[in-house]
Amino acid sequence: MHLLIAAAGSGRRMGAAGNKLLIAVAGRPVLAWSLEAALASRAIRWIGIVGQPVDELAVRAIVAAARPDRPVVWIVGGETRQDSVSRGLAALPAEATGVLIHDGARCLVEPELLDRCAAAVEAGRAVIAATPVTDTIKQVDGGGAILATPDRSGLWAAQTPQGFPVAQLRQAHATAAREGWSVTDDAALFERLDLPVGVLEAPPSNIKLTTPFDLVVAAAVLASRRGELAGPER
Ligand SMILES: Nc1ccn([C@@H]2O[C@H](COP(=O)(O)OP(=O)(O)OP(=O)(O)O)[C@@H](O)[C@H]2O)c(=O)n1
Ligand SMILES: C[C@](O)(CO)[C@H](O)COP(=O)(O)O
Repeated sequence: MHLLIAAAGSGRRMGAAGNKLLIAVAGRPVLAWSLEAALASRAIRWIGIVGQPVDELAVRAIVAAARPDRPVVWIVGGETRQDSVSRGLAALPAEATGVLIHDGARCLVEPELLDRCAAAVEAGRAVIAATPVTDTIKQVDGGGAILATPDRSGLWAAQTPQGFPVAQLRQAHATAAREGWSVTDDAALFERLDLPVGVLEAPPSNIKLTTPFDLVVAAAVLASRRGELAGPER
């Protein structure tokens, strides 16, 4: 299975001076944790990291420190996540038939989740990691007034990895570019084209590091995985 790590963002909501994936959490850059998980996945045999030119040296240093035992390729990203994925798809080797797209910002991803998504794609499916919503969700207008409370039982929060047959995802991106569609994840392109996409239940720990609070959560999760944090008191 081929994996594209989307790492070309700017981290505006993080409020950092540069790319949030280069911020250290539990002693290592966010991207290093994502790459470590990818390299621990048995199913992944080729990795493309899509980044901005300004970050190339830093990303290459992270890759070198990970001492990868399979190809890890640098790809220049675009203005939006959608553009970056599109460029990543164009850079896949000719033999790639299935691809997982993963946000570098989801650095708590577990290798088992990558393996599970890869197995689904190898079986011919398009799937995304997702987790059932646990809050009551409100639809609110521009003035802050509540319009509706959608039935929570059918709501899932989309995550990555998201996995697809390469040819179909390339076609979906080409259609999006032609039609001017703008989406925040790849599954949304399949949805617009009426192509089936399924969810694979993922642990809620698979968060996207978006705001400074998420750095605190990630540090705690990584510390707990290393046995450095006591569990909840009973
Ligand atoms: N032009 C872009 C924008 C985003 N991403 C990647 O897509 C993932 C999810 O995006 P997001 O959390 O929105 O990252 P940023 O764009 O960095 O954050 P913000 O929207 O707050 O600026 C991240 O791993 C990010 O690096 C990307 O590859 N190319
Ligand atoms: C793909 C994604 O991670 C699914 O939750 C998300 O849509 C991408 O992040 P963004 O911040 O919405 O661009």
